[in-house]
Amino acid sequence: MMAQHDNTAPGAELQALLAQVDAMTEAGQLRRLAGAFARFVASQGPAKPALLLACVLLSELEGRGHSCLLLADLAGASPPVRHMLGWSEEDWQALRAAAAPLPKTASAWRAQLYQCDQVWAVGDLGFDGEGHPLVLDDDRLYLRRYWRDETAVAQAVRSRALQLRPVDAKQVRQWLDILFPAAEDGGPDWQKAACAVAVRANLGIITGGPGTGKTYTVARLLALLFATAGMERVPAAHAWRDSGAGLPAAGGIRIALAAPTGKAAARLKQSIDQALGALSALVPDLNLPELAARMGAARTLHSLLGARPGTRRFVHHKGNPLDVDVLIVDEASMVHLEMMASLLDALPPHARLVLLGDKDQLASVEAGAVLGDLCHDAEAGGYSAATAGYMRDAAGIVLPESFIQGGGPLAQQTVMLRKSMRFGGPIGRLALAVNAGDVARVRAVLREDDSGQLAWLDPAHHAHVLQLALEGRAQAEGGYQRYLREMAKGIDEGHAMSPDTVRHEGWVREVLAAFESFRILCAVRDGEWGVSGLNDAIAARLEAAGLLRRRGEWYVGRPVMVTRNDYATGVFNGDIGLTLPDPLRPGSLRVYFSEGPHIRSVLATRLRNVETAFAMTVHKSQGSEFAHTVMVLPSSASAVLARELVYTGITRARTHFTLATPVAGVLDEAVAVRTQRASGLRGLVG
Ligand SMILES: Nc1ncnc2c1ncn2[C@@H]1O[C@H](COP(=O)(O)OP(=O)(O)OP(=O)(O)O)[C@@H](O)[C@H]1O
Repeated sequence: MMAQHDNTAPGAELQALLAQVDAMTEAGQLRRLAGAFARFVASQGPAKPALLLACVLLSELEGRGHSCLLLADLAGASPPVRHMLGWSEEDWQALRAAAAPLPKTASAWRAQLYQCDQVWAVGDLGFDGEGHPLVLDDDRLYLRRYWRDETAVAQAVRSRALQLRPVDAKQVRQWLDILFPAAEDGGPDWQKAACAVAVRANLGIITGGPGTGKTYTVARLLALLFATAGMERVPAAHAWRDSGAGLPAAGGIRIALAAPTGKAAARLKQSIDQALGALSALVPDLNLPELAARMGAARTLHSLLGARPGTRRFVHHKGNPLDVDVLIVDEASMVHLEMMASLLDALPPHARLVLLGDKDQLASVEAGAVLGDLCHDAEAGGYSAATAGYMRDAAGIVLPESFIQGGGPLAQQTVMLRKSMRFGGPIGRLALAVNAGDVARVRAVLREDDSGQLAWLDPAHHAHVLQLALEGRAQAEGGYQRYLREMAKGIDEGHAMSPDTVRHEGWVREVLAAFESFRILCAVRDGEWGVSGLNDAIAARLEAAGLLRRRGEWYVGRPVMVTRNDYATGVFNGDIGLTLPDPLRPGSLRVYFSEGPHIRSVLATRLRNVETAFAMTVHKSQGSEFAHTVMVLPSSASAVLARELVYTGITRARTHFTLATPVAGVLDEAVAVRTQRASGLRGLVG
């Protein structure tokens, strides 16, 4: 245990730095947490200004999604960390002067941090969870909690990837040949390969852009597991039961489906049910509808793990693991580090985990870029000769040499799907150009499209965006007037107040579907081109057109987004609903949420943490798709504006995409910049 420092007030040499930190906090450049954390660390032992500066930077980076501070990012007079935080040279120099003298190189930083009582260096004895708020792991400095989570995730995924199950490759091949008729283009059938590798270990990662068939593939994986269940040696407690019909019963495999949001979970269940339904004609003996029925609903990760309101703990953990044999997690790019650590902790060792997601999408809002880190070899393949041999035996796939480069254990269990079934057209080409960071191609695809699927408002004026919000555009008519007209029609025709629940629900479903067909997405929250500026302006425009009548906070037709989990009402951060009359209480309003085939509603006045959602951030749109998606970029560069954000916005569009740029140069800058999140996960998983 480290000696307790008796000074509660920071010493004189720290005062100048803390005063500068406070000034930057007042100016809105730092979170209050950063200064508070630095003071806490100073209260825990003798502290040098360099240590406190590292604390401030680490805390600030955590707020922007980084799980650690790379010491190399501290080196130099104007180090990379300044750019990562978007600070001016002037602010940085002021901080630097207040903390002087600072180490000049990464190794000098390491040597200085290593001397601090508050820092525990990996490899040293005497780690004290409470006593060491900071951890130094090689050339990375962590907040203790993130180091634990990152290490736990790395260890769990590595051991799951490394523990290969006994697989009868011949039998797997027979089933895969039935489930995947020969690929037409002659290249490797990556979907088939993904099933083959996922079946041989307790971890499978399937990544790919929208429409590349991730759910199509996982439905086939479930069918394969179902078909081959009897051939493995399984621990007695988890032995498969025989259906008596000569086939293993679904009852023997406990399958759970989950996703980070309710909407994504509902979509996953719907797509898997559809895919299994379509497959059953191909393999009638497998009784896939029974398998689908036994899977039950897909759940949010919070609900699967059993969130405990007001704490970070879950009901399920290593001591009380989930009762599952197979867990499928969709939209895994949205899963943050802490959640992934909790999920892996709660998963029994024998269970298979299959992660589905698009590695190129925006990472989670919270710290970590877990899927991106786990998939760092996915593009190149990185398969070993043994994996290539296994793919040949179990899937009949002969991998081109270029994919066989002997990557780490995780690469062996990761497959990237490369062909989009839905996005072959201009929207797909635009997404690919953005992903490649090819600004000229992005511009050309936008300018040269004559299909009407793409449109580029450049330069966009506010009036353009408001007009789009009202009625869409040529070849993509609709806008928000579509759902508002549907809503008004139902009110006039009496569906809205009908005591007949089937009639009422049918109408609600149509209004929600019309609302879901169009959305305005913003890159930023604040300002004229952000969510806050546009929401109000759009509502005013719709009101001026006679489509809305705003009466106070709640009004008929108000779309809202939930901003905090609320266990009492059962709504979760990111859920989107529409405000409509309550048929049972004239004069009252309810908010209706669509969850796949189901509709849920909550009395409007019971919802506390909501905001109007005519415009929402691209971040919050993850896991959703809209027939026509409009993406509005701000008029100047912003720290959040990067390639992943533009890509995520574009890939929310199912049939039509409109880009609005008040200043075209901002698009170029965004496409050129990649979001880099500091983390040690890549290195740790190998
Ligand atoms: N190999 C295939 N042959 C025929 N159709 C396919 C194939 N793969 C996928 N599809 C079809 O393409 C569509 C998209 O597939 P799917 O929904 O599985 O993609 P996804 O990657 O899960 O998409 P998203 O990221 O949007 O959830 C579906 O209609 C699916 O049936």
